[in-house]
Amino acid sequence: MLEKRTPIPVSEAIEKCIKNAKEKEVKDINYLDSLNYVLAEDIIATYDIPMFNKSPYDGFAIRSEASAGASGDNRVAFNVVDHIGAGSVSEKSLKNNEAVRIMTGAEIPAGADAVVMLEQTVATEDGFTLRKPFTSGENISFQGEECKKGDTILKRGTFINAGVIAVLATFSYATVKVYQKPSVAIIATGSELIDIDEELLPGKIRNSNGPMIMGLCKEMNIEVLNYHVKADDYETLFNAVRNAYQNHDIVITTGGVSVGDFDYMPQIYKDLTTDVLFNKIAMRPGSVTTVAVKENKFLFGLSGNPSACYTGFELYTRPVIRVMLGEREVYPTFVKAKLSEDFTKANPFTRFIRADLDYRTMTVKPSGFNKSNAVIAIATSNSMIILPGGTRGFVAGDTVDVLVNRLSPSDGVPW
Ligand SMILES: Nc1nc2c(c(=O)[nH]1)N[C@H]1C(S)=C(S)[C@@H](COP(=O)(O)OP(=O)(O)OC[C@H]3O[C@@H](n4cnc5c(N)ncnc54)[C@H](O)[C@@H]3O)O[C@H]1N2
Ligand code: MOO
Ligand SMILES: [Mg+2]
Repeated sequence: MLEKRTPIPVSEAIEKCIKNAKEKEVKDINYLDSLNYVLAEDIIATYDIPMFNKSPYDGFAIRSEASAGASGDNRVAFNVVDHIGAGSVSEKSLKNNEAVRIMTGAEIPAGADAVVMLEQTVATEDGFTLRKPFTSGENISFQGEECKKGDTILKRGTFINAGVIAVLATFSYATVKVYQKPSVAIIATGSELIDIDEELLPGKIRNSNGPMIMGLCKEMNIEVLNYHVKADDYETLFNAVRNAYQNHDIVITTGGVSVGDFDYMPQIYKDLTTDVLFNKIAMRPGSVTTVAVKENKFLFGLSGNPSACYTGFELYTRPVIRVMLGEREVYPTFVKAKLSEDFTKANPFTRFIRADLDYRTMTVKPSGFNKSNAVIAIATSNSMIILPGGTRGFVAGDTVDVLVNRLSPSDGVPW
């Protein structure tokens, strides 16, 4: 008997996925290898930054009171009593009109409370003269002005970018705690599928979903084990999915999730897990996307149609991977943009359209032929237009929500 599937809203399906996912275990990692992981500990300042009062310029450290009354007609002279570069510390303690020649980054000597830039001075035999008074603290980078020892600098859950690596280096976190990455398996199902190097016989098509999913995971720096293509046969598929599910945190299958006679995935998911979160979503494409979970191990039954497969990954798989990676913010990036073309089809379900977002003008249009079985428009897209269910066509100039995948580089400098 044909089981009736009840569609749930996209937002509810995303929430169900996120709610059922947990971050992976914590491990220690060398800070240089931690890029693209997520911090599993707060990073605490181990000292003040700057660590000492320092000069932000190449010039002279002076006592500001000695510069009082200086002007163009009344240049005040200073004697240079020491000369230090960054990394050296002066032993001198300044008195009256004494100055220390100092370089950017060097510690302010005792007695000094201002720095004169080299360009503001005129050299003399013993030192220099200047033509303006300085205030106490002028041109000094103060100890602790960026942060104080004990401050929480970065919170657990922060994605590790190159700036985070710089912070880890600054505070000598040679090893750092991160969340382990989930391991992912991909199985492309379908008796019609052949791999890239096999002969294209009548009725057969190339497996493009498997390599696409591998690419999407690699973009996230996630390793994927490729189980290649599997024919539509219950035993073959059940064994392949069970085997992958035993060995991976996430198993992604593509195809075989609809109501065809050879669509075995819904049954296999039921047989393998305790909780099928949903098997029908009020969206196009990808309405038959099926997700099941058991103890933080996920099965993503993505649709066989390439555009549906892609959309399912972006909406459901990517956020779950982000939760497992330990990220705090896991939802896709949404922006508003104006349609630059009409889109006249009605939208009984929420519609996702592979799209080209021009972020300079915040206008957006479909990135090509956009049916569920389209593959090229994925390649030419950087975003997806979202048209809410229950709406009729949209016209150029209408404001729409857009899910941003990747912004392209620009063709110039804007200033
Ligand atoms: N009676 C109904 N038929 C269909 C419905 C429905 O609601 N009632 N939904 C349609 C929709 S919408 C979609 S989407 C598809 C979903 O089908 P499956 O997820 O079961 O996928 P398959 O049947 O295996 O394949 C669909 C399509 O995609 C091609 N395909 C499959 N795998 C790959 C791959 N790895 N690389 C490239 N292309 C692939 C496959 O050859 C088919 O053409 O069901 C509709 N039918
Ligand atoms: O799942 Mo289908 O792609 O909704 O058109
Ligand atoms: Mg099918």
